[in-house]
Amino acid sequence: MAEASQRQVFLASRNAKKLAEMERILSPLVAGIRVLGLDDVDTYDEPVEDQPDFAGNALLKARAAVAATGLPAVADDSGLCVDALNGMPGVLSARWSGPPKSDQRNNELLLAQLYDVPDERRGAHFTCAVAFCVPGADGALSEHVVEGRMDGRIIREVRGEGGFGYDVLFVAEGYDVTTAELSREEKDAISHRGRAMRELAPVMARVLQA
Ligand SMILES: O=P(O)(O)OP(=O)(O)OP(=O)(O)OC[C@H]1O[C@@H](n2cnc3c(O)ncnc32)[C@H](O)[C@@H]1O
Ligand SMILES: [Mg+2]
Repeated sequence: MAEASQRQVFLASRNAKKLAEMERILSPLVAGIRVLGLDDVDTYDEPVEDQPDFAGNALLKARAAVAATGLPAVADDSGLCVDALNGMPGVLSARWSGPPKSDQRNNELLLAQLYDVPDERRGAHFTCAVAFCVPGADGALSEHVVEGRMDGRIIREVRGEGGFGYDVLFVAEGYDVTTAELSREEKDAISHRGRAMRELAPVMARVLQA
C-alpha cells in the first residue's frame, strides 16, 4: 500500500486537452503511476504565470501544486515561438489575444499578424518545459525540469480537428499536414510535450521508487 501511494502524481494543468496529452504520454511510461487531476484535490488558486521563460513558469506551477496538495506534482508550461514575431507569443501563448483564453481568437490574431509574411519566413517552433516537484520528509522539494521542442511553420488557414491551441496552424518539419490533422500517437511521437515527457519518465520512475 505504501508503495502504491508513493506513486500518486498530481498533474497540475487547467487545460483539459493538454492534461489529456500529459496523461496519455506519461502513464504507460511510469510503471504503477496513479495520475490525479484537479478533480481529485481541493480547489486552489492558479498561480500567476509571470516568469520570462517556460522552465520558470513550469516550476512555479509545480511548486504551487505541491504546496496545495502535498503530492508529487508535474506541471507543463509550453507555447509557440514564431520566428517572424521574434519568438512571440512564447510564454504568452495561452492568452495572446487577451483574456479570457480562446484558442480561436489566438489563431485569428496569429494569422493576422503573419498576413504579409512570405512562406519562407513562416518558421516557428513549440517548446514545452515540464517540472516535476516532489516534497521530501524534511520539507525540502526535489525539483526536476526537462524541455522538448518541435520545429515547423505556420500555414495560412486553419486545418484539422485534433490537438488544441495553435495545432490547426502548425505544420511540423517533414510533414504536410497540421499537428491537428495527425493522430494522437503521431503527434505525441514528435511533439515538444512527447519529447519532454519521455525524458522525464525515467526520472519520475526513479524518484517515486526511492
Ligand atoms: O497553464 P495550464 O493550466 O497548464 O494550461 P494553459 O493552457 O494555460 O497552458 P500554458 O500556460 O502552458 O500555455 C500553453 C499555450 O500554448 C499553446 N500550446 C502549448 N502546447 C501546444 C500544443 O501541443 N499544440 C498547440 N498549442 C499549444 C496553447 O495556446 C496553450 O494554451
Ligand atoms: Mg497557463
